[in-house]
Order: sequence, then structure tokens, then C-alpha cells
Amino acid sequence: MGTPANIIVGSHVWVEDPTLAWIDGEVVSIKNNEVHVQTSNGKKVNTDRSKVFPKDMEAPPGGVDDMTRLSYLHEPGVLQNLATRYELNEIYTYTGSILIAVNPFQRLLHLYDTHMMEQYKGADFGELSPHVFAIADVAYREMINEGKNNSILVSGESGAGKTETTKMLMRYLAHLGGRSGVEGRTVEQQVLESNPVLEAFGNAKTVRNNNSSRFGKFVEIQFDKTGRISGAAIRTYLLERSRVCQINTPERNYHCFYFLCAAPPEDTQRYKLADARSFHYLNQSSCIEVEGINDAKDSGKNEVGELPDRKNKGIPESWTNG
Ligand SMILES: Nc1ncnc2c1ncn2[C@@H]1O[C@H](COP(=O)(O)OP(=O)(O)OP(=O)(O)O)[C@@H](O)[C@H]1O
Repeated sequence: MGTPANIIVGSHVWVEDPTLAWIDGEVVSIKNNEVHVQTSNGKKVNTDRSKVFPKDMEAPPGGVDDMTRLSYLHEPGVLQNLATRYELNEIYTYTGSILIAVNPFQRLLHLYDTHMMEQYKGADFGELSPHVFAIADVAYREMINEGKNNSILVSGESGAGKTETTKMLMRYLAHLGGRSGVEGRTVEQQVLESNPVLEAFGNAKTVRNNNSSRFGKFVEIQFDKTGRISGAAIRTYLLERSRVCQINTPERNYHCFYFLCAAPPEDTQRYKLADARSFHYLNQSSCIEVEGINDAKDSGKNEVGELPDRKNKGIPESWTNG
């Protein structure tokens, strides 16, 4: 962020705030390099000129859907725009061809239904509101038109929404490249159904996220020349292995252990399992149950065919019997 040169007495500006990150206010005086600001929450702040940023007083009340259209592309300007849109449940914003997603922490089902997918199918980039489907659509079209591989990178800190976003991308690509009316389980179904299995073995409750992925993954979806999904591969790497034998409150071990312990009695007896609290690797943390995760129900989430080699892996039948 460069030093703003045009700060004068009367300017509307942003200054840092210990709790709000940034607060807006008006410059009341400037002495050498020290700027005196009266903030909109009634405080007086003295700060260095280099830490004061101009506020765009003509920004649209609902924010802009592409941040390259902001008059000032500095941190407070970007955060203010994202916050304004978030208030309106607009969780997606572009910065050029990059999509920024703000975690809504609530199900916005209308955003991801089939109707929405159909709207984004083939639409020009930027024609509709920013959306994760638009990113997937561009990647897909470019791949088809130019005959080249394409990648979508999803990044962010823990709990930002990468796992959810990746699932939406996969759902959309499966929608575009799926085969309707094909007998049996299609590749795209199998790709989508791999998520619960991967999450059971590689996700755990952490301080920041009840369903934190403790591994990285590279999902490859292969398409044929006509744009239909022909295959898929998922490469996982860097599982946080230490979590298996050491956990601290309020975190949990990998979901799969709790699912196993919560399996129906015939399975728990057969595999000599018991209440999760009776196992040292699970009871080192006082957190056994997690809000939003039903271990007994989720233990049966995996349906026939997902784990064809379950016998070799010692996976209880209840996991594959639905
Ligand atoms: N688009 C979304 N709609 C609704 N809820 C969401 C969305 N994105 C994220 N969430 C919520 O936030 C939680 C955390 O998101 P997610 O697990 O995707 O984060 P992450 O970036 O993958 O974190 P980690 O790096 O810890 O795995 C989800 O369990 C879900 O409750």
C-alpha cells in the first residue's frame, strides 16, 4: 500500500483500529507527518501520515462486484467492499479473474442449486454475479476450446471455506461433464462420493474448524474430447499424522475413529470396538462429540461401491451397507 499524497484537513480517511481492523473518520489537523483523525465512532486518533488511507466517498452503497473497479485498491478499501457485500449475503467478489469467497457460515442453498448451475452454463465471465460456478465454467470452456489442461487453485487459511468451495467446483464440473441416463454409478458420481470417505479419514475438529482437512489434495478430473467426464484421480498428500496419537482439548482425532465407535452394535462387537471415551487416542481430549457431526449417522454415509476393497482395509460393513 503506497503512501497517500492527497490527505488534507477535511479528508475522509481510514485509520487502523485495534478491534475493528479499520475505522473511517475525518482528518481534523495535520502537523508535519502526524495526522489527527476524528473517527466515526467518536474516537480521536493521532497517527503517522503513512498509516492513513483515503476513503472513497462515492463508492456504491452495495459495494462493487469486481474490486478492480474500486477507486482505492488498498486494504481498508478492499475489506470495506467485502464487508458491505457480505452484509447483503453476497459472499463472492471478483478481483479481475480471481474470485474471493467470504465464508457465510450458513447454508445458502439457493446459491448452489441446479437452476443456478444452468444459469452459469456457458455465460460470459462477468455477465452474472461473481460465483464459484463462473470460475469452473471458464476453466471448462477454455479446456474444451483450447484443448489444454486447466487448473483451479483454491487457497485460504483454515476455516476459510476451501473444502466447501472445492466440493462446489466438483459438483459443477460433474454437472457440465456428466452423462445423463447412464446405467450404474457414473464417474462423476464416484468423484463426488469420494468426498465423505476422504473427509472421514483426513478431517478432524480443530480450534478453528469442526471439519478441518488435515491433508492437501490434488483432484484431477479427466474429460474426453466431447467434454464428458471420462475418469478422475485424487492425490492426497501431507496428512497430519501426529494427530492420530496426540490430541488436545478442544480438538478431536480423525472423524473415522468416532464413526467406527458409533457404528451399530453388531459392528462394534465384531470389531471389538467400544465407546470412544474408552480409547486413549480419543480420550486425551475431552471433546468427543462435535456440533453438526452425527458420528452414528455419518458412519453409514458411505454407500455400496465406494469402498470396494473394504475387506482388505478392515472397514466395517456398516460403512458400505448404507
Ligand atoms: N460456501 C459455503 N456455504 C456454507 N457454509 C460454508 C461455505 N464455505 C464454508 N462454509 C462453512 O465453514 C466451514 C469451514 O469451511 P471449510 O471446511 O471448507 O474450510 P477450509 O478452508 O477447507 O478449512 P481447513 O483448511 O481447516 O480444512 C464448513 O464446515 C462450513 O460450515
